Amino acid sequence: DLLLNYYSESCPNAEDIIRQEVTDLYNKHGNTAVSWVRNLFHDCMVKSCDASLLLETVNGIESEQASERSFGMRNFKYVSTIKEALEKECPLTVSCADIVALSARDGIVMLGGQRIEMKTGRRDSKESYANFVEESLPNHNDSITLVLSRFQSIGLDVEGIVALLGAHSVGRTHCTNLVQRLYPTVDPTLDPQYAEYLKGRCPTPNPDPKAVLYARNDRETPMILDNMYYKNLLSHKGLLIVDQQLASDPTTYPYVKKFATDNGYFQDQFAKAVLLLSENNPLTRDDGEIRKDCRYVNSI
Ligand code: HEM
Ligand SMILES: [Ca+2]
Ligand SMILES: [Ca+2]
Repeated sequence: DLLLNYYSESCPNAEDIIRQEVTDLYNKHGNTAVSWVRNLFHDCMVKSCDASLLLETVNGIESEQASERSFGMRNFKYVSTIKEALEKECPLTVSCADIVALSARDGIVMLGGQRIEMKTGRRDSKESYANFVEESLPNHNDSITLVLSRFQSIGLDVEGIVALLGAHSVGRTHCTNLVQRLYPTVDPTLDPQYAEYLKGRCPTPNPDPKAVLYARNDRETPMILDNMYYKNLLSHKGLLIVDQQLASDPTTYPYVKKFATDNGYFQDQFAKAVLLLSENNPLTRDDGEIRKDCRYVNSI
C-alpha cells in the first residue's frame, strides 16, 4: 500500500532528489512545472497512477502519448532527467509512477500552489493503455455531465472536480482546440473583446496542427496556479468549452463563485483534489515493476 515516505529506508534522499531536479528544470524551462501537473491528470485518470503514460511506442506497446487527447503534451524528455538522477543514487528503486506524482507535487509549489503531502510506493505498469485513453479522459468540448461522471468514477465530488480544473490557471492551449469557439461565429458564452484577442492569437479557422499557435490558458497570471481561472470564467474568459461550462451549470457554478472570491479556500480544495487523483488505483506490492527507464518496460 502507499505510505508516507515509502523510500525512507530504500532511498532516503528520493524525495529531495526529485524536488531538486524539478527546481533545476523549472529554473531552466519554466513550463516543465506545468507539464508535471498535466502528466498527473493524464496518467492517473487512465487506469491508475502507474506511469502508463510515459511508455513509448516500441515492441508491441502503443503509447498513450499518441492519443488525440495527449495533444500538446510536452517535456517528457525531462522526466528522464529526473529518473537518471534517482537511478544514480538508488538503482531500480524509485518508480516512474512516484516520479509522476511527486514531480506534480513539486511543480505545483514552483507555480505558487500549496505543498501537498503525498504518499509513495506506486509501482509501474507493464503496459500502456492507448485504447483506454479516450474513454478515460474527457475531451475539451464534452458536456458537463460527461466531465463530471468521468471524474466521479475515480471518487471526486463536484467541488473537487471544479477545484481540479483550476489547473487550467497555468499553461497554454493550441488553436486547434479553440477555433471551434471563434469561427464561423463567436461562441456567445465568450466575452466579445476576449474573442477578438483570441482571434488575433488564432487568425484562421483551420490552423495547421503542427504550427505552434496557441493562447495562454490564463492571460492574467499564466504561470501562477491561482484562482484567476475562476474569475476569468465569471467574466466569460474561459478558454475551453469544458472550462466555461463550469460557470453556466447550476451544480458547478456555486463552487466557481466560491473559488473566485477566496484563493486560500481554492488552494485547499485544489490540494485535496490533487491528492485524491494521485492515489487513484495504484499498483502496489508485487503488481507491475520498477522501471529502469520510464520510457520502456524492463526487459526480461
Ligand atoms: C475536463 C477535463 C479536462 C480537459 C477536457 C482538458 C483539456 C485540456 C486541453 C485541450 C489542453 C490544451 C492542450 C493544448 O492545446 O496544448 C489542456 C491543457 C492543460 N491541462 Fe487540461 N484538461 C482537463 C483537465 C485537466 C486537469 C484535471 C488537469 C490537472 C490537474 C489539467 C492540466 C492541464 C495543464 C497544466 C495544461 C497546460 C499544458 C501546457 O501548457 O503544456 N487539465 N487541457
Ligand atoms: Ca495510468
Ligand atoms: Ca493563473
